[in-house]
Amino acid sequence: MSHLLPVDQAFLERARARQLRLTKPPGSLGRLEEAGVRLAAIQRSEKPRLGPGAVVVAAADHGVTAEGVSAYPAEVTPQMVQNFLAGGAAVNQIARVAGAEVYVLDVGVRGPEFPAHERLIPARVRSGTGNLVREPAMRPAEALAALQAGENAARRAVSEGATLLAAGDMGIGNTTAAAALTAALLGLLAAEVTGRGTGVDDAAYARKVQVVERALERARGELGDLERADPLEVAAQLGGLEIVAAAGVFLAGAAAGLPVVADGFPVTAGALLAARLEPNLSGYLFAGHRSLEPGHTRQLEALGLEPLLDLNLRLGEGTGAVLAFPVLRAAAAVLGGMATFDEAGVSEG
Ligand SMILES: Cc1cc2ncn([C@H]3O[C@H](COP(=O)(O)O)[C@@H](O)[C@H]3O)c2cc1C
Ligand SMILES: O=C(O)c1cccnc1
Repeated sequence: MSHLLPVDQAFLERARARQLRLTKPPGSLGRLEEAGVRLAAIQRSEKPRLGPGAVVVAAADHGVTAEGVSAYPAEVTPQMVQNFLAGGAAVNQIARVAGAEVYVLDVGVRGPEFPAHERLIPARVRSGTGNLVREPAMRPAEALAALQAGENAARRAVSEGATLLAAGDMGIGNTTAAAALTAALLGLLAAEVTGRGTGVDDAAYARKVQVVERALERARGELGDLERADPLEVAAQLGGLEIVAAAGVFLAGAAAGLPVVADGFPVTAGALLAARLEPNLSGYLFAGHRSLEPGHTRQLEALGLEPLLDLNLRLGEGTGAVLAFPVLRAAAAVLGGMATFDEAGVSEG
């Protein structure tokens, strides 16, 4: 883990001053303006520019699926990995129109290894997590390895030309792990952060809340106060591998000086973990969208982020993050490319 420098405060202020001189009423471009200012601070330039993007879709399986907490069977995880590689998933189509490369990081899918593929990054730490109700999801050393797998994937995306970076997730059962980790890191109750994920019915939802409660109780037995415990140890207790890998994507992307974009509930659990490990991440991190998962709003509040989009998505894969790439490019283009009142000879109010 590298130490992350804070974004440049002086550029933040210079960019704010420039926003005020551009040919528009001050504030009239709303959150695009603040996004542009933050991009300026990240890039240390009053005229930020964004080119190609990338999303690292981290995939892994979850032992907790044995508790009946998802509306879909666990075999969907490897099937969707194949679908990502074949270009048939939602994130592939959205990434294509949003100017983003899709990398698939296998950090812990169960089953046979996937055949080699240009965009597949094979880095299995273990074959799915343990069932978090009964046992730790993984060992702390495995959590560290998952974090490093995410960091390495981000470095590859940057070396291949990414100028902004998102993380995505694929892992049946991962909204249960995300709920447990979010409740643990933020000191919230299971019922406050547990949603319906892929669309579980009332009986499965009730079971899911109980599973999260029991997992939190078990983890507390191991680590004591979960809000104060080592965040990576909390993540090892509650998982999942792809959530921890997403944290690594954010940390390495920010360390490389890129804006990094969070997606929905599982990926933003990774962002929370990353921000706990490295508080300076906050300057580099954007929220692509607001997911319908109720716990996502709690995560965004804790991170102090307003989402760029709010489209009633509840899919994951990085879809909501990648959708926000054009918005961020527009924010950069406005600040970098608009004329000032002086330059354009437009009268000020
Ligand atoms: C076909 C399909 C494609 C998906 N793409 C993302 N997810 C999303 O749903 C899963 C989490 O929900 P739960 O906790 O309820 O299992 C994750 O794999 C997540 O990425 C999908 C789910 C399905 C079924
Ligand atoms: O918020 C998300 O990204 C999400 C919601 C449901 C299932 N998977 C992901």
